[in-house]
Amino acid sequence: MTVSLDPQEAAYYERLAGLWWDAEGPFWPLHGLNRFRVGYIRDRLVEHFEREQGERPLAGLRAVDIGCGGGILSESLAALGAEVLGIDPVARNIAVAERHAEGSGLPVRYAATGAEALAASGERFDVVLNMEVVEHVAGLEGFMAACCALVRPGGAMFVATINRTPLAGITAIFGAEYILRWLPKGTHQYRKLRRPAEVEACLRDGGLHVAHRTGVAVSPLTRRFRYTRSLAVNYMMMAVRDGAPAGG
Ligand SMILES: C[S@@+](CC[C@H](N)C(=O)[O-])C[C@H]1O[C@@H](n2cnc3c(N)ncnc32)[C@H](O)[C@@H]1O
Repeated sequence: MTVSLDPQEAAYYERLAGLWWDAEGPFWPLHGLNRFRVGYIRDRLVEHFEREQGERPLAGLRAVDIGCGGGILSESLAALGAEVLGIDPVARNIAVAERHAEGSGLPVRYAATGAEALAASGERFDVVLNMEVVEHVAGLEGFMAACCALVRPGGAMFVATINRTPLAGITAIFGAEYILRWLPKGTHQYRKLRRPAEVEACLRDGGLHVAHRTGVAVSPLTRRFRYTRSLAVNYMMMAVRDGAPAGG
């Protein structure tokens, strides 16, 4: 059992799991965001591990995608050469992800488990992806401690989420769920949104330091994503654990 799995969230993802790969369905924002965030992750990793840009710049890096859902991000990182393990405590997500990877022929491994159990097993990774998950977990500190433990010395974690500000409440919840209807009502709860300082405190407690952070904005007209200096709504960060980057 994954202690940080909120039963309400589990029910939500069990219900919608069949729609992960419908690029026009309830997960379209993740599909829309994907190319953009993959560029961010690739560029930071190329710099950190001193790789050449190219078709498979992440070749050989061991990555775990925590809360991988249907595998949208896992597959993209595998296509760049990373050895990806996607994990999610919602079993239906993993069934969908496995089926999709068979069709796309990408060598992603999946497991229906949480960060806590994986960290306890002693596995460590060059790259930990923690994207759009922290706003769904029960107990941020325990979840983040497990995610941090999964980062090997010299490795990196990426976190992406929504800030807890009035502006985020108005745009990312009220606007996206009730006005634009981009997401099903109830996808996000204001009290579970996470401020950057809260995430960063967990990263520090876990022995990581933030190396890069950026805001992310989406146009309601074109649905295009772009970087912004403001972290007031959506934001992403990269944190690293000191040590020799063994995957480099
Ligand atoms: C918004 S989706 C993000 C999916 C994927 N990370 C992405 O960005 O494309 C949130 C995911 O977090 C998973 N999740 C919820 N609680 C979790 C927990 N405690 N530990 C790990 N994953 C969790 C859900 O099952 C769901 O797949």
